This record gives sequence, C-alpha cells and structure tokens, in this order.
Amino acid sequence: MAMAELIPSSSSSLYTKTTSLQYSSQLSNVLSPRLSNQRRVCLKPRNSTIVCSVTSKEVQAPVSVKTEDPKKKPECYGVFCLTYDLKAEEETKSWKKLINIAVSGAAGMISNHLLFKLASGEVFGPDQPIALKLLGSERSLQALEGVAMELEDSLFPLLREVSIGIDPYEVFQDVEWALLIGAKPRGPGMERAGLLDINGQIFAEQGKALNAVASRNVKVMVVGNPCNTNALICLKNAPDIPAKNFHALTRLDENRAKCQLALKAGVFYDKVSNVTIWGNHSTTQVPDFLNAKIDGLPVKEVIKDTKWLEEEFTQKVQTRGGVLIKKWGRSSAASTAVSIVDAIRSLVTPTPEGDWFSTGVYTAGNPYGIAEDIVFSMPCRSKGDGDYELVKDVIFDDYLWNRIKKTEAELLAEKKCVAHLTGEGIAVCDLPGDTMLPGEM
Ligand SMILES: NC(=O)C1=CN([C@@H]2O[C@H](COP(=O)(O)OP(=O)(O)OC[C@H]3O[C@@H](n4cnc5c(N)ncnc54)[C@H](OP(=O)(O)O)[C@@H]3O)[C@@H](O)[C@H]2O)C=CC1
Ligand SMILES: O=C([O-])CC(=O)C(=O)O
Repeated sequence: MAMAELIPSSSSSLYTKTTSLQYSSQLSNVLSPRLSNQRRVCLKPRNSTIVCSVTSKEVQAPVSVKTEDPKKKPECYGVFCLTYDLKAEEETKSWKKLINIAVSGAAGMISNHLLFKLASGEVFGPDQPIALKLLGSERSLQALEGVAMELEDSLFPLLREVSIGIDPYEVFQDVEWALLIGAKPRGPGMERAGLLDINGQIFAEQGKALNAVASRNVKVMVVGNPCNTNALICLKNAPDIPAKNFHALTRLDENRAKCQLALKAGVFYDKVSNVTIWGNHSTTQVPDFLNAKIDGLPVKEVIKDTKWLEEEFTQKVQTRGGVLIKKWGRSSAASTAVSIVDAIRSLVTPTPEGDWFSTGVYTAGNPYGIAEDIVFSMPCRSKGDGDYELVKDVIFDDYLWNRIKKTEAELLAEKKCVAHLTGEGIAVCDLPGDTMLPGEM
C-alpha cells in the first residue's frame, strides 16, 4: 500500500506530504497486515511525527511513528514547496491542468539532460505546467537534491512542482507519464543474462508500483536496458494498466538511421522520413530502408547502392551505441535525452501526414505477423492524444522479413530468461549468439 494513498486528499498541500521508503516501511511494519474492511489514515503535521489511525469494525488504534531519520525529507523541494494558484495569475490562466511526470534514474546522465528539456516546455508545450517526480535510491538521494537545486535555479515558469523520493509507490502516485531511465548500464565483460536479471527486478517492482498508484492511463517509456524486455516485464507486472501504454525507447535508433541515410544521400536530415526500426534495441534491430523515404521518394530510388544499405548502413545503426561508448567512454546520454523528447512529442502531437515514427510496443494484435506477447519496435502514428496506431501500409521483402525474424527470435529468447519476473514460470535462459546490446562487444 502506498504511503501517499494513506494521506487524505484534503492534506495534499505540499507542506503536509511525506516521503521516503522508511516512512512506508515503518508504517507497514506497524500496520500490516491490513484487513480488507480497514481504512488507514496518516497525517504528518509539519516538522512532526506521522500519526496514523486504522479504522475498521475490529480495530481503532491510533499509531504514532517517529520520523527523526535525517534521510527522511519532505517530498517537495525548496521553492517548489510554495503554494500557488495558476488561475489567479493573468499569464497562467490559459494554461492546461498540471500533469505529473515521474522520472527514474533522475540523478543519472540521461536525466541530467532530459529534466531540463521537460521543464523548459519543449516537450509538452508552452501552456502545459508540469510536476516532476524524481525517483532515486538511497545512494543517489544527495545527488537528487543537487538536481532539484539546479531545477530551482533555472527559473522555469512551467515547472510548478518538484519532488524527490526513493519509494516508487509514492513517487508514482497519480503520474500521467513515467519515464523509466534508472537501470544499470551494461559494462565490459558482463553477461547479458546477468544484466537482464539485475535490471529486470527494477522493472518488475516499478510495474507493480505503477499498477498500484499511477494514473490508470499512465504512459510508460522504458529507457533502461535491455529496454524491450524491461518494458515487457513492467507491463506484465501492471495488469490494470493497458499494455498498449508501455513503450521501449527505440527512437534513438530511428534518429541514428535518419542521420546515416541523410549523410549518404547528401541531404539534410529533415528530408528523411518513414524510417522504421523493427524489433529489439540491440544489434539485431532492423533499420528499414525498404519503406523509408528521402524527399518523398523511396530510399532505394535515391541510394542505389543496395550493398551499402544492407551491410554498412544496417550495421552502422545497429552498433552506433557501441562505437560511441568506445570514443566517449560511456553510453550516449544527450542524444538519448533528445530521442526521449522526440518519442514523447510524437505521442502528444499529431503525426505529420504520410509519416510515422518508431517505438517499441506490445505486439498483441499486430497486423504484420510478428510473434504476440513481446515488446517490439514497429511503425506508429498518433493523433497527438498520447495514444497511437500501428501503420498498416508497409511492405516487406525477403531481406527485411528474415532480419525481422532474427530480432524476433532474440526477443522471444529474452522473454524466456525473465519468465520468473513476468509470472510465467521458471526462467530458462538460452540466448542466441548475436544478442548483445549496441556496443557490448
Ligand atoms: N533505450 C535507449 O535508447 C538507451 C538506453 N540507455 C540505458 O539507460 C539507462 C540509464 O543510462 P544513464 O542515465 O546513462 O546511466 P547512469 O549510470 O548515468 O544512471 C543510471 C541510474 O540508474 C540507477 N540504477 C539502478 N540500478 C542500478 C544499478 N544496479 N547500477 C547502477 N545504476 C543503477 C542509478 O540511479 P539510482 O541510484 O538513483 O537508482 C543511476 O543513477 C542504462 O540502462 C542505459 O543502458 C542508454 C542509452 C540509450
Ligand atoms: O549501449 C548502451 O549501453 C547504450 C544504448 O543503448 C545506446 O546508446 O543505444
């Protein structure tokens, strides 16, 4: 049971909210198990103790829990603890209703770029106030405060609330967007199955937390690697949220493919459209040059060098992340943040006529004949309402279909590795040879 659920809505002033894993676990030690007809109410007067009472036919016992642990922090941060009324100020009267956005791994590299883009208004628009809910861990709590301080000092008008926490059940309360970035990055010599297992646990837990406390229509963008299978784990642990709402970030791959096609054709990127990344965010991903266009023409009519398309281009996109790691010493962060912005904007603004975008989504009911029940990058269009439809008018040839089958096989094998995390029995991990993440070589 989430701590925030326990606080009556009348106490939703930023001054009275509480946070931290410790609060929740202390409370659950005192109060669990909860009987189905009980109601728990917790209040935390400012700078004081949490007072909880459990009411039911059987029990009526107020409980007091000390909160002296210095690690416990008020949920809001600094200037974001001020109360305000958007309707009271002339320039904010026309703004939309505030939306809650959770970001995990908020003290990490990608988030360090992304949070400032979210706060600036470039993602959700200039009339959309936002609340940022930053999820970290015990080890990153100080760093999270540092991030919040930088957000304060940036004076973003649209950024109306910032809160930090380490309990996903609290941080995800009522969120409309969950950007799940926090996960161990892969390292040299690391077994893929080990990475799946370590990070998979994170997404199983966060899926459960989203299921319990997030908005029922929350949109979830999984970035932490291996993002497709992590997204699958997350959605399987969140059965009350539509599976369609879960995305694995493959937009960075699409952007990389557009860049390479533009370079080869000698045009600027904005001339390249209809680029699909099929499958896994891994070296088996398939950048589709059959359906892609340059200046409205099929790529193959503009770039006649099929050998380049099938070999050099494809491999360059598949391994771009790894090459970057070798040069920079760590994985892409700024361009990943940019691609997260692109991915969200593609869902909240209408897709330009005739174009589409790639995102990793649940395959149930897909029109292509791709295996059901995995998260697979496919071409999508959106009306700009946060939802999307799969694009039907794409063509396949043998080359494209054979590659799609290979990335599909990899995802099916990854799924078996995490069966213990998706509620599908005992994990059996037998990954095909070519199953490394970009750069994991
Ligand atoms: N899908 C895509 O296109 C891309 C995905 N990625 C992936 O995004 C993820 C985040 O990358 P980035 O921000 O650069 O990474 P950072 O190392 O900068 O930050 C990752 C954060 O993840 C959290 N974390 C959770 N568990 C672990 C763990 N076991 N070991 C280390 N950190 C952990 C940490 O935060 P805390 O302590 O607060 O929990 C940490 O701050 C990685 O998995 C990376 O591989 C990267 C680029 C592209
Ligand atoms: O390979 C990594 O660890 C980072 C990543 O996903 C990418 O850059 O595409």
